[in-house]
Order: sequence, then C-alpha cells, then structure tokens
Amino acid sequence: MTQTRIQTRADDDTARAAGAVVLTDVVKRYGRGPGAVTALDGVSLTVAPGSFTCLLGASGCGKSTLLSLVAGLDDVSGGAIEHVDQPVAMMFQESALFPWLTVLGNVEIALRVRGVGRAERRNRALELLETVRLTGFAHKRPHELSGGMRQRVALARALAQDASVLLMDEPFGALDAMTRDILHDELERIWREQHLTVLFVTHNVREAVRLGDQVVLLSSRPGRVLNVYDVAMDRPRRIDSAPVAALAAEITDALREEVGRHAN
Ligand SMILES: Nc1ncnc2c1ncn2[C@@H]1O[C@H](COP(=O)(O)OP(=O)(O)OP(=O)(O)O)[C@@H](O)[C@H]1O
Repeated sequence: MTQTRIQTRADDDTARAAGAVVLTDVVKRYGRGPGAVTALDGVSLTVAPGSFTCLLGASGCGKSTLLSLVAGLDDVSGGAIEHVDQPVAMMFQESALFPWLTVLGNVEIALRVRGVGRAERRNRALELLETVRLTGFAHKRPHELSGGMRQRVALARALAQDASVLLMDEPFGALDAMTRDILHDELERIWREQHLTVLFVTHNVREAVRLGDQVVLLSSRPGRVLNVYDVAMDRPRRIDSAPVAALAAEITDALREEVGRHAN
C-alpha cells in the first residue's frame, strides 16, 4: 500500500524534462560567523508536475525556509532550485486579506497586480469566488467571514496569480478539524481541476497523508530529507480512515524518534 522511495538520478531527469520543481543539494545559511544558522543542509527533492507534496518536520527544521527559497523570496547559500518557467503562488496560515476591501476586491487586487484589465478582472474574480464556493459573499468584508471562509478568499487570491505551482505554508493550521476537513476536499478538487503542483507545509501528520502524493519528512535543524513516503491510496481519502491512520502512525514514530535524538 505504501512504500518508502529512494530518489534516483533517473527520477530527477524525467521530472526535470517535464518542468517539475527540483531541488539539488540545497543549503541555506542565515547570517555569518559564529552566530550563523544553517537552516537547510543538502536538501534534494523532486516535485513532479501536477503532484501534491507535503513537507513535515520538527519546529524550526526549515520548512518555511524551503518554501521561501522555492518562491524566490530568498537566495540559496548552496545547491540549486529549478522550476522551469513555472510561476509560483503562495498561501499562508494567516489569510492576510486587506480589511478595507471586500472579498471581491481582495481577489481583484491580485489580478490588477498582474495587469489584468478592469472588466476581465471583475469576471475572473467572480469565477474564482465560484471555484472556492464563495459566490454570494463577494461584497462582504473579511471581518464578516469565518476563518475557513477567509482562507477560501486567500486561496482564490493565490489562484488569481495563475501560477502552476502553489506553495502553502500551514494554510489550515488555525482552523477547527471540521472546517479543515471540508477545505481538504475543496483543495483536492481545485488541485485536480487546475492541474496544480502543490508544495504544502504542515505539522499535522494525518493532514499530510490525507493530501499528499508524497510526504517528505525533514530532519531537525539543519533540515535534510530523512525520508520520502509515497502515498499510494485512492482519493479522496478520509483523514480518519484506517490506512491514513496507519501510515500517519508510522511517520509520527519516525518524527518522534528524530525529535528525541536531538533532545538528548
Ligand atoms: N530570516 C532569518 N534570519 C535568521 N534565521 C532565520 C530566518 N528565517 C528562519 N531562520 C531560522 O532558520 C531555522 C528554520 O526556520 P523555518 O521558519 O524555516 O522553520 P520551520 O520548519 O518552518 O519552523 P516552524 O515549523 O516552527 O514554522 C530556524 O532556526 C529559524 O530561527
């Protein structure tokens, strides 16, 4: 049902040819001298186009750092990241909506930044609100929405960037279990419909197994790839199903062992 996969050079070549996100021996250091922090140390990872990859690891192991490097918000200190001609969009735990704009305005602004004209902007924003099932809330302001609805707006705004790669940093971390469950279904639907490549950071092991084609377990800082779990289960999966729970337990054990090793 599941298996641990060791990456091969052939995997890398195939994925690179198809325009995937490929990280090769990525190192990230912050600062210099004795106070320098090595956040990532030799991370190699292949994210196939159209795949869903979840990143797990102890707090501070470099997950957000990895996303910001893929997004091009920061430079690598060593190694390389390739995502051939693929624009990327990001979504965070906080929806970071503009409180003075309506839901529609918050989506339209992302289109405006991309230079989309006024009339097309309105139509496209309405379409995106339909995609995230918020039609009818277009003229509400963020404070009138629930946390889950705000994350739907944030998702619509990320989709407005028309990027083929979506980077998500604990996007559902602050939501209750039921809302999260519903958003898993929605995200899975949108990921499939739009053929997105998703890189998703989470602390929730079951969430990672519920969503991922592969779950990447990083070591404690400095982050290195400890293991890549292929999740060969039919979709949609239920977060409380026995196969999801079984693999999540296996990964949790590995994570616990890693955290314990560094606590000594
Ligand atoms: N701009 C920065 N300057 C200096 N150190 C940084 C910077 N950003 C991150 N770090 C350090 O790099 C390490 C990795 O941080 P990062 O936020 O990537 O980890 P994380 O796995 O996302 O953590 P968490 O799970 O707690 O969100 C941490 O030790 C952090 O303090």
